[in-house]
Amino acid sequence: SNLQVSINDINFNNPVLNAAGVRCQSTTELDAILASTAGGAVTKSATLQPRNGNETPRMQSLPFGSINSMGLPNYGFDYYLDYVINQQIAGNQNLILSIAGLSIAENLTMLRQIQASDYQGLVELNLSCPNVAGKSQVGYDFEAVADILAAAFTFFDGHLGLKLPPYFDLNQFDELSAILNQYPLTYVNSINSIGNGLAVDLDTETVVIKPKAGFGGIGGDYVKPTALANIRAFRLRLNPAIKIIGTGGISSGQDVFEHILCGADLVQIGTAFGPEGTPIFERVTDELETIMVAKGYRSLADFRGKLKII
Ligand SMILES: O=C(O)c1[nH]c(=O)[nH]c(=O)c1I
Repeated sequence: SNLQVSINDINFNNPVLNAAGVRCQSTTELDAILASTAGGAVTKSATLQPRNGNETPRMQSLPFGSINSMGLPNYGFDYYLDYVINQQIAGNQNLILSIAGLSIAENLTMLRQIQASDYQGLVELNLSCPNVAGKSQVGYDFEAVADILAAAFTFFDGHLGLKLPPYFDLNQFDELSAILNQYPLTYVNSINSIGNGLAVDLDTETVVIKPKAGFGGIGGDYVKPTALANIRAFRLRLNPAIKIIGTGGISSGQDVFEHILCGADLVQIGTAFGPEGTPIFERVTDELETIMVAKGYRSLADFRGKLKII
């Protein structure tokens, strides 16, 4: 079967990438993703300056997923811009440069530097980091989202995607989609972790991560129903020109199939990529192909967005 996808003339051999944040902070980790079956690689969300991030323990695996409050540890914007440009020079177009400035001004500064560079690939503006103490997620402030997009598109003409937090109210999908449809966005990526969850250790009767008194973003199996709902809701509301990347709760070919059935063009794996490593990409794409063959689908377009109601 044909697993190929094109996003604005950028061709992917298969739709399965890593999600920003997991095993993608160093060039070594990013090289390993590109050397694997993954359809492409996403960089750890960058801030203008390097950051150490929050105190440890800041990520724990849970029975059905993960909880994290990493606090945006990264080697700084220049490190990642250099990497994606070097990959572009080497002929690789399947990179996504993720940025997560701590202010609208910092995001615009990074976008201006990208605009001034030779980078032609996808850019993911992360508006949904839940783990910087004192900072609420821009994605939950619709006026701030509108402000940043209005400012960005006065100068930025690259391929801009937005990484959004999960929404849980249908009126939010209506209101935010009306804003997003006003801009030439390349894609929306739903979802980021479900912010400020809590996990408890029965033996010690403590929380399991140190930052923010134990509150952190939830990922993995726990979040798939929310991810599928967000992908479906945005697909039904956004201009077809705005593609969708599905993230959240993927650890099998079936999960990928479900994300694409709900409308995803690409998908990203975060939590499950952590313990399994790069072999997950071959396993999941093989499982997807098996499902497609069993159902008689020859390409992703045969079933993308074709979820039926009953
Ligand atoms: O704590 C983090 O670094 C982090 N953790 C997440 O779960 N999502 C994010 O977007 C980020 I930037």
